[in-house]
Amino acid sequence: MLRIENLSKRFDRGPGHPLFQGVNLHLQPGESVAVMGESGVGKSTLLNCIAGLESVDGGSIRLRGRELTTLDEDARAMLRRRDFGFVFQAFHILPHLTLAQNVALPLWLLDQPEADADRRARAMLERVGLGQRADDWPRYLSGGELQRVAIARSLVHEPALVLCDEPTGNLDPERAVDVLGLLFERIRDAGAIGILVTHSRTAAGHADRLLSLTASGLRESPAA
Ligand SMILES: Nc1ncnc2c1ncn2[C@@H]1O[C@H](COP(=O)(O)OP(=O)(O)OP(=O)(O)O)[C@@H](O)[C@H]1O
Repeated sequence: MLRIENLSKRFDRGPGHPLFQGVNLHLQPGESVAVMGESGVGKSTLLNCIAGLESVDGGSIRLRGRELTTLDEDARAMLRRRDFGFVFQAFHILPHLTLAQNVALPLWLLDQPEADADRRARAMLERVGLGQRADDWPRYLSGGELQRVAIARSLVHEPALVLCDEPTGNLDPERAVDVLGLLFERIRDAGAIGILVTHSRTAAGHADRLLSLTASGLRESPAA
């Protein structure tokens, strides 16, 4: 369970008023939301606050009952490795590692035994339809395939929360639909919580709920 209560964020420069305040969000395992909103309203900043990459100025973020806003830097880094998965617009697949090695990366960082990490990475690649390509190099893959590898990598360590920032921004519309369908299906299967930031109503339509971020909080939006 993720509970965000009355979250606020301000940057030191500028007019001094908060970028956003009064942000509340309650999500259960297996549930996903899309967050839309005007450019510059703070959608990526909100994801960064949840990930502990930005400090917050008020409010609370609790994951499985644990308060995240007061953790020190080491604890936040550990939490990101163990409990978070990330999918970004740029796929961030490492070119000098095979697909299986790319997907195994989060498990290596958690000191999982190599054989176990390899087995789980291959099983995850199977689940995104790339099981036959596990030993290929990324340079032979299309954009849509690379993002499927990134999805496998975001879920391989069974995170509680998957944060996705414009994950299909680099894909053509047809591939985007396939990739989003797969992303949300895998998030639901894994019982993870998914938060998607996007400008695309089509992308947002794949999530269970659609929210709009404003300076005074998150509002429910009608479905796409
Ligand atoms: N580290 C920072 N220091 C100061 N200002 C920042 C910092 N990071 C972001 N901002 C500002 O905060 C505002 C919100 O940025 P953010 O990227 O979160 O918006 P967004 O809603 O994701 O925008 P977009 O939809 O265009 O990607 C912007 O005006 C941005 O310039």
